[in-house]
Amino acid sequence: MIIKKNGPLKGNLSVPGDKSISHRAVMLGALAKGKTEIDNFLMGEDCLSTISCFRKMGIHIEQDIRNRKVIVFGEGLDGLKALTEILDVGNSGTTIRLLSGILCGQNFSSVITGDTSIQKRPMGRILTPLQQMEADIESVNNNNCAPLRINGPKNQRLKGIHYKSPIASAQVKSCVLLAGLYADGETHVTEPAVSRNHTEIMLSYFGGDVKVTGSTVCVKPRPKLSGKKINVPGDISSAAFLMAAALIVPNSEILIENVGINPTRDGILKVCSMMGADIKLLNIKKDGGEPAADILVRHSSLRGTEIGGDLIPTLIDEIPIIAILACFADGKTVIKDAQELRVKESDRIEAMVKNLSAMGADVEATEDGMIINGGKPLRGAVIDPKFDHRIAMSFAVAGLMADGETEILNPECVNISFPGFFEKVSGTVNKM
Ligand SMILES: O=C(O)C1=C[C@@H](OP(=O)(O)O)[C@@H](O)[C@H](O)C1
Ligand SMILES: C=C(OP(=O)(O)O)C(=O)O
Repeated sequence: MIIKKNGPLKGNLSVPGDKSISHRAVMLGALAKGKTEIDNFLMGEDCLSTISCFRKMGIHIEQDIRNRKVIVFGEGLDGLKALTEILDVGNSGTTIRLLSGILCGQNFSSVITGDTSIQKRPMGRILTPLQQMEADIESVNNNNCAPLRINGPKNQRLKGIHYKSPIASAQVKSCVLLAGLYADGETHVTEPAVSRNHTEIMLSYFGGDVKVTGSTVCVKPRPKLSGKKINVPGDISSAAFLMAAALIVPNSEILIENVGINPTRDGILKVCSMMGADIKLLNIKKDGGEPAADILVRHSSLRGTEIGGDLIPTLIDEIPIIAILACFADGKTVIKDAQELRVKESDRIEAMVKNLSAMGADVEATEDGMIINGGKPLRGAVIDPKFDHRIAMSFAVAGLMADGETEILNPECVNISFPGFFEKVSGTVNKM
């Protein structure tokens, strides 16, 4: 994919449904009794992997790709059918970690794995709490990575525990909470900082008993979940790329409609405001416990900032695009406490620093982040996103303001979370 200097971005647009919420709607829809109708479902490859895994466990799921609608015919907590094949999550960390929690409570055995990136990502972080719950789960190659082999619980029920997670990870938290549905008593998870809370919100909405106190979540086992209607808001993590494009390309003004602004996900809005961005939230509403708004973004002169601490989990997937913003800001931007980036679909610190350096940016990697001195003009380069959707989209945005041509290798990886990304950008750029 070749990107040329272009712009401004103009007009009203929407982005695909939230990936985290789409995954959870299928999972909880399957464990609930009755029909769950999901509107604005993200038809990205990761969420399609979740659908395919549940179909393999006998759940009937109807999909209307054109209208972004999914209907899950839930069979209740004990309604999943024994598997005859291996579960393949593709590239999706959320699918493997959350589904493993569910599988540990089933009375059948399973093997779950994914693509080469998934087989390198750390699974020890879920094996530890699940084994404390007396789940029978192991890494097949004994390397704390997928494939994972799971048998039914060693005793009839899993053991409810209080897990103090060493990392703020919604995937770890959600994995333990979902296993907790099959436990013999309450399950508590405490995290060092609050990570995205979509599982807690949706589980309550389906009829689960969930209590949140500070950074601790408690679930009661064996809830009676019933099918619901879910309207998935636009994904703020996808909107972030268009927001950034509008902020850096002169004379841009766009309105991104119906984007999720859950406070555990809105760190990108805070950072944009710290950088001096002209962004307004309009038409704020709430549906199924999840807040959403239209986001009005105008081109702005940006200044560098410092990002770390409890803010990081609220913008973890937006750090690659924040690094691009930092290149167009005056002064220094420091990103720290983001060592989690090293174990995503790619090592995102390395991928950003390597490719930004190729474009002529002043950027330096640190163990847990990066330091960027903004204001140096970027030039086009060949970008290897390492099959990582967020890296590919970040550099497509940078390419709109770089001199010469920017070539993105393996651009199809954007289909993981944002099918139609390139068409959306070129449609918005050409609405001048
Ligand atoms: O729970 C989720 O839906 C997600 C949690 C985050 O991962 P971690 O839990 O590993 O931080 C995030 O990076 C991922 O894109 C989606
Ligand atoms: C890290 C991501 O997803 P996952 O962990 O589900 O693969 C992401 O979408 O940026």
